[in-house]
Amino acid sequence: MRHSIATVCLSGTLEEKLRAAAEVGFDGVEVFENDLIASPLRPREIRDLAGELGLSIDLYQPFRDFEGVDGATLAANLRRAEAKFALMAELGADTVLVCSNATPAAVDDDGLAAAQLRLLAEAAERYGVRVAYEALAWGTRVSTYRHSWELVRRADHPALGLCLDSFHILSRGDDPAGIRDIPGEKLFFLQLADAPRLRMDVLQWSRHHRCFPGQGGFDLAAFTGHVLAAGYAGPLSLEVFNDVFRAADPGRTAADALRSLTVLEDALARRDAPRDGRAAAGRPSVALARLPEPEVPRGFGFVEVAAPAATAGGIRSLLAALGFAHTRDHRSKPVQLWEHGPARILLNAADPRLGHTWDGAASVTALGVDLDAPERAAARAERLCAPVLARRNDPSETRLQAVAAPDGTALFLCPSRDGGGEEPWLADFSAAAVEDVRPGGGPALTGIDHVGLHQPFDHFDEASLFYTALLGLEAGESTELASPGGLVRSRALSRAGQGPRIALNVSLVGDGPRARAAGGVQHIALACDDVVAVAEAAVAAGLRTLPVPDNYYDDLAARTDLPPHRREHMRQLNILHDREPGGGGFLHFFTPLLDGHLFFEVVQRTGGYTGYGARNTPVRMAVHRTERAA
Ligand SMILES: O=C(O)c1ccc(O)c(O)c1
Ligand SMILES: [Mg+2]
Repeated sequence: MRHSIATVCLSGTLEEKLRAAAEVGFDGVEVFENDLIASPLRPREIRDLAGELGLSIDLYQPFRDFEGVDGATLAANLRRAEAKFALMAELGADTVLVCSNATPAAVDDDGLAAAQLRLLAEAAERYGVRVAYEALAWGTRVSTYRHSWELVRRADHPALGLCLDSFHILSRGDDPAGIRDIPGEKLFFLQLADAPRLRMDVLQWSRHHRCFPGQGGFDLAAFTGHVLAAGYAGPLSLEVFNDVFRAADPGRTAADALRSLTVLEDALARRDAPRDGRAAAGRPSVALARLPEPEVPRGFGFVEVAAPAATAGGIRSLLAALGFAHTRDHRSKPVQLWEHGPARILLNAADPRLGHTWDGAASVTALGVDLDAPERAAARAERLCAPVLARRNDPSETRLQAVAAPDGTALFLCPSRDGGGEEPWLADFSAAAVEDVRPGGGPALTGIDHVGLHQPFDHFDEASLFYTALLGLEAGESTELASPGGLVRSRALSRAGQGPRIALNVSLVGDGPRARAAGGVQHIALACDDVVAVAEAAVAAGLRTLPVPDNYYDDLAARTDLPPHRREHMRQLNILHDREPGGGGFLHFFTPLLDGHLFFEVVQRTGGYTGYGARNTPVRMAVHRTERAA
């Protein structure tokens, strides 16, 4: 299908927006009137520029408050409309979006509104223009797609049809299945937007919080499926009013936007694929592009931590206390492999050849995910515009494909072990120098439970779509946590019962030092079956667990029926606790911060606990803040 984007989605001048959309491969744009009015380019010059860039102008928008008005206003509105139709001829746009009247004066008279829309369509026809009528969720009289369709049906003019906008329909909780009953030729345009599920005024929700499909809480695949089943064959067009995207780099936003449509189209192709070789009833006639199959990784093959020399020693001691052994060294890079059972950490002494960004503080710089078909994952990543990282491998080394996530973390697509052998990438590591080997051992860790990654403010939604689309994960609801330095938004990416878990965090005070203080840290959470035993052994081996205030344990006594001696033991070891209504439990402890930026956590899940101990996060943040200040 053709892919379009409204200029309102992107930051910059109209020219910058057009260039960004074309650069990533959009086919067309919706030109937002304010962008045109503020542009030094005349409509003809905009048309020529779009033409040179290979973009069609699929929609001119929005024309407001036309219908349901008194006679004098109607005359003025028709005059205004004709001026826009003439402009559209210059611009080379043949469809105008007319949104339902949102003024208090709008008259409650369907017959009148339909007759006036018919007059508008007659005028439009003389200019070769089509009118796409859109019900705004906050329209004074017309706020549902059924009502807008009723008016279009009554007006009965070939130059008048509907614009469907997923936000206006899904935000109100309307059932989109009724769209199937509208004749396809009357669906002139489709605008797609997702949004987080918020309880707030719908106009504010729409103007500030829309996001690209797959980033919010709406089922855009089901919605779009209904529209295609009705026979719509126009472009899939994004119309996303979002405070962050408006200010972010337009090239990145455009890539993020196109990725969202690629994933959506793939989802549509999959739900549409005939299971028994025969076409299903109501199948759309448009061709839908498919992506290579997604594969949920088996888990983390490794997590790589880069650390300056001053911090690397502390990380080595910490890993050793947690029972990790330094088992191997990379053959050509200053990278150590530390292992404890299936948990593997690569400790990188700041290899300057790494292709990704690194700011010099101890941090997670790469994730390795175990895949049965890494080549297919790489092909999928390429189709999703994931930036491929060039790695200067020695010819003898395993060629691992890596892509850069939006926050600069390198994501390595690692072949999993074939039939009981070891993972091929381990061949790049020699045995460690004997005198350097730490014995390891102690109570078992069972793997890497999750990785917590702090995101730059502009890239939070982009990152959640990137990781979920690439790795076949699902994004949970965003939650907000109050750290002493400001609010932190958190979103978990996982797949029930399998694969790696990633927790994305973003500071709502923006980027910079304040953000870091407000929770801009990263962490690696290690899984185990007996967190008390791990904590005891680690403390005996010299680890200092992050101290938890006594007030926390008073509260724990009040809210749980844990026996006092267990609680006291937890207090001594600084183990925290959470419980889910379904019976799942969570016990965990943290380490102090390394370099002010990175910490480790050890977690024990019981009874199918699915969370991340979020209720305890503000406590952890407060203690880290105190320690940072000390
Ligand atoms: O918020 C608005 O005014 C507005 C304008 C045009 C649209 O297509 C829309 O969905 C909303
Ligand atoms: Mg719209």
